[in-house]
Amino acid sequence: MTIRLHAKGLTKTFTLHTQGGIVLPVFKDIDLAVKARECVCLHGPSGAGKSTLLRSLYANYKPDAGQILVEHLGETVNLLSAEPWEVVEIRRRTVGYVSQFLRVIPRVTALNVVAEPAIANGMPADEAKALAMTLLTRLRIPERLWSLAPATFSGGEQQRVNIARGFIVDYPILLLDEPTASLDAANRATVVDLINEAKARGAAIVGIFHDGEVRDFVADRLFEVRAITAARKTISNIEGEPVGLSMRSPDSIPVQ
Ligand SMILES: Nc1ncnc2c1ncn2[C@@H]1O[C@H](COP(=O)(O)OP(=O)(O)OP(=O)(O)O)[C@@H](O)[C@H]1O
Repeated sequence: MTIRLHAKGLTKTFTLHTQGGIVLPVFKDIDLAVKARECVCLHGPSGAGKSTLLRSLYANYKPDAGQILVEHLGETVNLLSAEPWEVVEIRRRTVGYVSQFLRVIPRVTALNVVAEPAIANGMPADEAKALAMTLLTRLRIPERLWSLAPATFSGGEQQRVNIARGFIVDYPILLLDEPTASLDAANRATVVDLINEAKARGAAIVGIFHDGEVRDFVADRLFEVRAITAARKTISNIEGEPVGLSMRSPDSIPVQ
């Protein structure tokens, strides 16, 4: 199966310039390959670096070393050495990211917030809006809210608008940061369906899912992100088969 996303030798350190230049190593030499139709769940204790890794995979954070190879329009591109315009293109067409919180844009209606990535990706506006309506309906956003800006929406409503926005484009690679954190059971089930539909169409997915039930429904394997002392660690995947994790040289990662 095609590898769509391959992070190689990723190392990330934060330097706290406003706090005496303290250097905070987060992860070192991470190797993670994700195939089409696969959902990998980043796993590990709070503070281990899951969000930092996910943000790095979207080029929101710049790792100190390594490569993030993505299959973009039939070519392999290293996101870390890509020009800024190329990163914008890769985000527009290839890598989608659903954060926990919606970045609210004043005066833009929920319908347009959702339709915008599809329009930017070349879909005619009418078609994009029809698809946005379908997603908003599936995610139980009442129709009376569609023409309002989401600034006043509840946390869960904002999260669902964000999910609709993240799933409106058939991105080959999807990064999901706790997409069900503020949702009720019915909407969690819808998000599980959306993730499994994305896998079925061939998406490679990396996600953080704190909800164990959601994780069991969507994740094909876990990728452990944590301070470990063994040179190489093996954990079980959801089906119970051993999965070799290739998070190498973890010795210098401090226990947090
Ligand atoms: N922008 C930042 N600047 C400095 N340090 C940061 C920054 N973001 C994260 N960190 C630090 O990096 C470490 C990893 O944080 P991260 O949010 O990635 O962990 P996490 O595994 O996602 O945790 P949680 O499960 O609690 O969300 C933490 O020690 C955190 O303090």
